[in-house]
Amino acid sequence: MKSIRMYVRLIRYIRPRWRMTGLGFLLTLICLVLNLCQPYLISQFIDRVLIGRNTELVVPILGASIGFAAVAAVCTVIGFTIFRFLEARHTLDMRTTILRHIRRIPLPEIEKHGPGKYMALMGMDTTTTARFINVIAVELISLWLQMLVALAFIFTIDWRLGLMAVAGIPIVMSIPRLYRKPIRAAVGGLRSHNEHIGSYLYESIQGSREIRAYGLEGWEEERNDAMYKDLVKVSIREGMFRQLSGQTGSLAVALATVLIYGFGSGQVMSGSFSVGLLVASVQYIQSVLNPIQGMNYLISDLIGSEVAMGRIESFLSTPAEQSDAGGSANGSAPPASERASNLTCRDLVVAYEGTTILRNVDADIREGQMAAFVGRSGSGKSTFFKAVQGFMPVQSGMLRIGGLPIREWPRSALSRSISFVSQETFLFRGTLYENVALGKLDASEEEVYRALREVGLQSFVDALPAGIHTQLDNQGFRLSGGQRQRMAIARAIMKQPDLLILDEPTSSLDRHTEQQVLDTIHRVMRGKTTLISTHRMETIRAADVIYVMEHGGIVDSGTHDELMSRCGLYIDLVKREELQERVERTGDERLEAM
Ligand SMILES: Nc1ncnc2c1ncn2[C@@H]1O[C@H](COP(=O)(O)OP(=O)(O)OP(=O)(O)O)[C@@H](O)[C@H]1O
Repeated sequence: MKSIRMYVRLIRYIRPRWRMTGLGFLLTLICLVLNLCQPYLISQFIDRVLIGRNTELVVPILGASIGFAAVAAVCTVIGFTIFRFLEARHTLDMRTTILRHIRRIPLPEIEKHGPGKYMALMGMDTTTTARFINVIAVELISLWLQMLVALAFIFTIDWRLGLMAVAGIPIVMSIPRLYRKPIRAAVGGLRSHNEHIGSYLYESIQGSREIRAYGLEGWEEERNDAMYKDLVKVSIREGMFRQLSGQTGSLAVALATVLIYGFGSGQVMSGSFSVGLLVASVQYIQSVLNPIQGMNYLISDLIGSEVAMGRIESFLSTPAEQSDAGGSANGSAPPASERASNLTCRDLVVAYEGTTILRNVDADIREGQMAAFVGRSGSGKSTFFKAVQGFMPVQSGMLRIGGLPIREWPRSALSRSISFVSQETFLFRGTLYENVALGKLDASEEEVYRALREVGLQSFVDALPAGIHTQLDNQGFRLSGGQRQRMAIARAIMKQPDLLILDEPTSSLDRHTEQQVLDTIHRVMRGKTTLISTHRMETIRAADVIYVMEHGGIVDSGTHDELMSRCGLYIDLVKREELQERVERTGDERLEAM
């Protein structure tokens, strides 16, 4: 039942191009009928030309045979091209559907699984499913059609032969059932292995620096070997059962052929059957049983497709994130008066999969304020920012942005109003210009250049031969950490957001550049709201309000002076940061003196 539903769901990919699919099938059918006319023409050639000595029939029969073969060949080429095109389109359509869903499910869900699962879904699972629709299913349908048309031919020759063919069908058809279970287990195993291997390979490449720096090449190879050892086992099992299923079917067809020859020879000797009809009958019987036998070989592909379709369906049924799942979500804009420029939390609790991460958070951040969030590592600062962006589900309490509860903000409106710079900068393949313009897709070169100037990247960009049109390879690996962070800040300010969230945005910058960047942020965000998590005391001191976090909650809030007069945890943090800054400064001074 479940797998029937899965097949029915495929219709949504076929429907938009059903005419083309129909044409493909029509051509397949024409080709099939023409090919099945060939044994009949051969039987006529044997009986009427070779035995009956009707030489005037040589040209018409052989001409028809060649003509049918030529038309069938043209139909095959056109049909094949159509199904190839559809296969590519369906793969793309499925990838788009999956990508859209990836953008709707909770962010922690993606972070939990890592890239392997999504690479397997977007890669192998979509290509397998598209191949199923346009190759395997087409093949299965044409095998069935071939079988039915061949049966019709046999019955017109001799009804007893027809009955013999019909009797053979269930025997050959029952063979795949013998192997279905082990093949399904092996195919499922292959898929999950490939998913794990995808994740490991991704890690191996991403972690290249760590692997070399720690001399982990041996460990990496052992890990690799262990992974492939299991893969080899399931791969052998899958191949073995696929062959067993196919070969058992071949044996059954060979047996049926022998029986037909036995029966047919008797008929020929008794004079009720011609030699030509016997030859044609054997070919037609094979045309009935071979397709079923072909299905036995396809069983593994069929099960593989079911596994891939099942994985896609199960992923597409993952619930969407909160802000997209309810309320006025799904693209409609909040009232025009609502801007993401102030923020209120009352008793906010954020939990994910049973773990409470933020507890009873109270905060009031007004328009134009710069609010700093400080606290030890793991105190919940990043999670709070994620909750404000709608990436963490609110379990209880209240989180309002611009007067609207977060869940009533459509994702698109939140994305438009909030800019974000994280500790790890993500740059995309493309030029410097394209990466910064992601903050404002219709930005002019001048606007991008201005943003880069504001974050202090002007001289760097000017020194590049292609300037802002310099291509960034693999996440801009040639840029320093500081340059990457400044790119991210330039991208964030391009958007001119109502709310700017900066999670350790200047951790890779030296003191001078940091000051320059923070001045830019202050200037650009004047009158707008900024949330920042940073260790730099100068920025913290300058904040309008400081929230001190510990164990996922806010223990105190106020200005620097207020907190210095009453909050032990804040005093501790300040002492530590000042000591750290003094050490850095002394180091700098020593370096300068050298
Ligand atoms: N999806 C999640 N599921 C379960 N626990 C989580 C999840 N995300 C974060 N945590 C936990 O919540 C706590 C707060 O993490 P968070 O990243 O918000 O801290 P932080 O204050 O930003 O730390 P840092 O300054 O080191 O970046 C940590 O203990 C972390 O392990």
